[in-house]
Amino acid sequence: MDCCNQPGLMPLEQAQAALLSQVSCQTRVETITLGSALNRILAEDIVSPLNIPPFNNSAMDGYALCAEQLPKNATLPLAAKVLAGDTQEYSLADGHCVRIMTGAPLPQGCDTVEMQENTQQLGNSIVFTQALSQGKNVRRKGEDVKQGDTVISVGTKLNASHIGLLATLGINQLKVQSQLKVALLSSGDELVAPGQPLKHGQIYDSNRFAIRALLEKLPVEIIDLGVIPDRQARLKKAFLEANQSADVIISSGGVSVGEADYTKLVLDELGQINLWKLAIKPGKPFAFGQLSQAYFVGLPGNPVSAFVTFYKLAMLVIAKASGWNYQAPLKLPAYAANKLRKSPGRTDFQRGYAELNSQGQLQVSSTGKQGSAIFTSLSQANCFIVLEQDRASVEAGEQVTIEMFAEPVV
Ligand SMILES: Nc1nc2c(c(=O)[nH]1)N[C@H]1C(S)=C(S)[C@@H](COP(=O)(O)OP(=O)(O)OC[C@H]3O[C@@H](n4cnc5c(N)ncnc54)[C@H](O)[C@@H]3O)O[C@H]1N2
Ligand code: MOO
Repeated sequence: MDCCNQPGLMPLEQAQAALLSQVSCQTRVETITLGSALNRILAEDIVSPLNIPPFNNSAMDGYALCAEQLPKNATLPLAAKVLAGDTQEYSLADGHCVRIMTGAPLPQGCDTVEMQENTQQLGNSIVFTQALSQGKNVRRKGEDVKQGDTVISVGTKLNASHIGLLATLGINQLKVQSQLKVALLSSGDELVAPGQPLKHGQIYDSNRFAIRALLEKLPVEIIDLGVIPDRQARLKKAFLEANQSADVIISSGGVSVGEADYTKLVLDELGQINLWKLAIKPGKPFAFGQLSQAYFVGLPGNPVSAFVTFYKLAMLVIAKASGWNYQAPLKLPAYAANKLRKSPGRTDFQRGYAELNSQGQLQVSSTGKQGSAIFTSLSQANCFIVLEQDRASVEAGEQVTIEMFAEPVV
């Protein structure tokens, strides 16, 4: 057993369940227009006000006709032409056909469209050179969506395909959750903002930028409080300010047992905070609690630990607090392409790259050194390799579970 594999660590699932049981929705419902709906959380079920398509129409450029009992090589006089956008309703004269374009409304009496490549024009008549298949190339009214169908559920985070569907339905106003206010800060005397010169002993503040980048893909308003030095008074002032302005405070650093770790001390004065030691690697120390107004999420300082705990835990807080029906990322079985070193005791979220091998099997390779402060292997990864708590090192060729990166990582 190494230093980090003490008994009594809290399994991730237990921590996730505890978070979810303590958090409730903090947002209110507001009405917005479609143009600003991307990534917002839907606050109502979307019930279709119309059939899609709204009318029978052609899927091809060609000729519309009534195909019942027509032989191959049937020749029909051409009666009219309908284009996409024609608003006048047209009825087919018996024994005729109609020139029709893709998307144009199917005339009354037609049941089939033949694509123009399977026809020949003879004067003012059309010869249908192939056997006709009744109903072909017709997009039927309501075949995609029926009026009254629920097409998107409350709690959905709207992506590009949802936006397209809402536009298809003609919906321009919708109810969404207001944006959750998330305050973000880094703590540590050693931290310097990128762009500034570094003195010996100092490092750049990467957590605030990485976590901010993750938050920017979510429907939240970010309050960036910068770097707070490890001084009790400064931390207290920052947390007081954050508690007044935000629904959720996310800090990184200061949640383990070091002498300068004042976070717990300060927060205990402002609310109820629990320091957990989680059975995951990276990301063992983690804090969660409630101040008088805001939830507090304390990520560990090591950069990959902060990233992983944001992804596996802070995301759940943000989702629940903003009324988002968040779905956990996709897990898949994959073959390890190389040896993966691990000690039993914690669930590892190693960083990997998954792809199909030459036999078409999903395999995953480690992206390199797996230390909690090694950001390069995270930057090259497209998934986590999840190695269960009791598992020891994995040999090449063994099966493992991978978790593909999902929003907000990609
Ligand atoms: N005696 C023990 N020491 C440590 C333990 C432990 O259980 N007992 N746990 C280790 C683990 S695991 C982690 S993770 C870290 C977490 O510590 P803190 O959350 O208290 O974080 P700090 O001590 O402030 O910093 C840790 C590390 O990360 C760097 N850091 C901090 N903030 C940032 C930032 N914004 N950007 C980039 N890098 C950052 C900091 O310089 C330290 O190197 O504790 C272990 N120790
Ligand atoms: O859990 Mo720490 O996050 O191993 O470095």
